[in-house]
Amino acid sequence: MSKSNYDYDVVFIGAGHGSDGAPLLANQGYKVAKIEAEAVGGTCTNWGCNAKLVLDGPVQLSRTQERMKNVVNGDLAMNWAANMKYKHEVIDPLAGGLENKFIKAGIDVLHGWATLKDPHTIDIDGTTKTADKIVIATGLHPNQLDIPGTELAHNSKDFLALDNLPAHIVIVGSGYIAMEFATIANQFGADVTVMMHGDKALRKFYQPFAEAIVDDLTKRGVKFVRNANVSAFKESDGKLSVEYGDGQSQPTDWILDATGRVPNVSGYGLDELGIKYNRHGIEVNDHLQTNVPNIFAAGDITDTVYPNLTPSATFQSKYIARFISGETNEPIDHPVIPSVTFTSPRIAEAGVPVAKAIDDDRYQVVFTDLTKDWFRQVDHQDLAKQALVFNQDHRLVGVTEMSEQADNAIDSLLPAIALQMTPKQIQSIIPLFPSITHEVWKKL
Ligand SMILES: Cc1cc2nc3c(=O)[nH]c(=O)nc-3n(C[C@H](O)[C@H](O)[C@H](O)COP(=O)(O)OP(=O)(O)OC[C@H]3O[C@@H](n4cnc5c(N)ncnc54)[C@H](O)[C@@H]3O)c2cc1C
Ligand SMILES: NC(=O)c1ccc[n+]([C@@H]2O[C@H](COP(=O)([O-])OP(=O)(O)OC[C@H]3O[C@@H](n4cnc5c(N)ncnc54)[C@H](O)[C@@H]3O)[C@@H](O)[C@H]2O)c1
Repeated sequence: MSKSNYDYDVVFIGAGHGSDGAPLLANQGYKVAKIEAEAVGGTCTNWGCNAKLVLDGPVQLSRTQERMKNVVNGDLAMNWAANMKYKHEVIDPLAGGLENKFIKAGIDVLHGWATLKDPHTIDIDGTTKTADKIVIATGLHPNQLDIPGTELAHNSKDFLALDNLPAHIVIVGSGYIAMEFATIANQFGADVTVMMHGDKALRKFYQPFAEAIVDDLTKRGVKFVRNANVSAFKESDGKLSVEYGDGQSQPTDWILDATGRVPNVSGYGLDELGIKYNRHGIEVNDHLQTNVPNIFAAGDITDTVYPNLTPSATFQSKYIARFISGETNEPIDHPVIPSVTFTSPRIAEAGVPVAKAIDDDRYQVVFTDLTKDWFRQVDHQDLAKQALVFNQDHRLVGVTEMSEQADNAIDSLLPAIALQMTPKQIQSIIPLFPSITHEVWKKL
């Protein structure tokens, strides 16, 4: 039963996390569909977060063994092909599993390329469906450098499907994907060269921590070329090379272009309908409506202050569902959204960044060398630092951590930051002992 005179009350274009609001609407009796051109679950599920973490698992194990090398003896043999096979076993069924879950929840999953025909009509590979409201959740695609030979380079999706690991890999870029994949490829035995655009890696994170990761990877044999000025990719006699700098050339077996991701704004009717977008994505108001009011946008495709991460996409999509159902009329909130780079050690942060707080009288930044903490010494961590950012009432407003448990440490501190807990409230939290939560909360 529909609540409107259209085929659907709400249609989501794209079935990634930007469509996570669909079940909320279906539960309330709205007739809902998701349209997906590739795999249900989108980037994160199929060729992003989840797939990457399966490749990271053995990296964590071998790094732990390396740190305990005098205690746990023997060499660990890393088997890329076996791990990739396992990745397929774990990740490939997810899309079908999600689709079944959505169908059980009463959501129609329509496969094909969606094209907007008018504000209420969508073509799906020749079939027409109408909808009262439409949510565009079409995400991003990998940037391809505009240089000669660009077609010789691969993207993150290709890396996450490599049956065999090439002996030498050049990675262009030094952001999230470059640093995570350099860590994985290096630990599995590839010779890796990272071509940096400028002189900063992981520029969104506190630089002394990011530099410590660069130093550590350098000691492990990764070559970093700063200000590389990559000018061309070449193939000659079946051999690849990357041209860079002042006429230098780096021979290689495989090239990863990790120079960012760009919004999917072409080929589905945005221009024809006059929906406004820019190079960062679709423009939305604080109800996530586009300039065509019954058409919303959620997730990576939006031009907002939210980081292009899975939790942002889910949060935005659920907000749209609540706005459409009338549960809220308020503008979308801006909660604390944490982020982490899955290097080893990881760097994670939430709230006010250290670089912003450090020269600002309104904040106090407390640095700790975590390698002195007995709890971190349990697994022999020798690269672990933390920066807590407090406001003038001594409430925690931000944290950045570099350690093997940084992701869990930051997650555990989120309530203190998000709820602006007072010192008294913090004292009323009793974490179990010993635990990462106990270790990080005792410093507040
Ligand atoms: C390698 C990699 C690792 C990542 N790791 C993390 C991580 O560890 N943590 C994290 O929080 N984030 C991570 N991200 C980011 C995360 O994947 C995205 O933020 C998230 O997927 C955004 O969800 P979305 O629904 O907006 O877009 P997507 O997940 O990209 O979904 C968009 C969907 O729309 C479909 N589509 C596009 N156009 C059409 C059309 N016209 N018709 C029908 N379907 C269409 C696409 O096929 C796609 O499935 C990673 C990204 C990458 C690339
Ligand atoms: N752990 C995570 O949460 C995670 C992991 C992977 C990806 N992601 C998401 O995916 C997005 C894309 O990842 P990414 O690593 O491709 O992007 P990024 O923005 O993190 O890094 C892009 C890199 O490319 C470089 N670059 C930009 N233009 C260039 C040029 N013309 N020549 C050479 N280098 C250039 C930049 O200096 C930067 O180092 C991220 O922004 C993030 O939203 C998140």
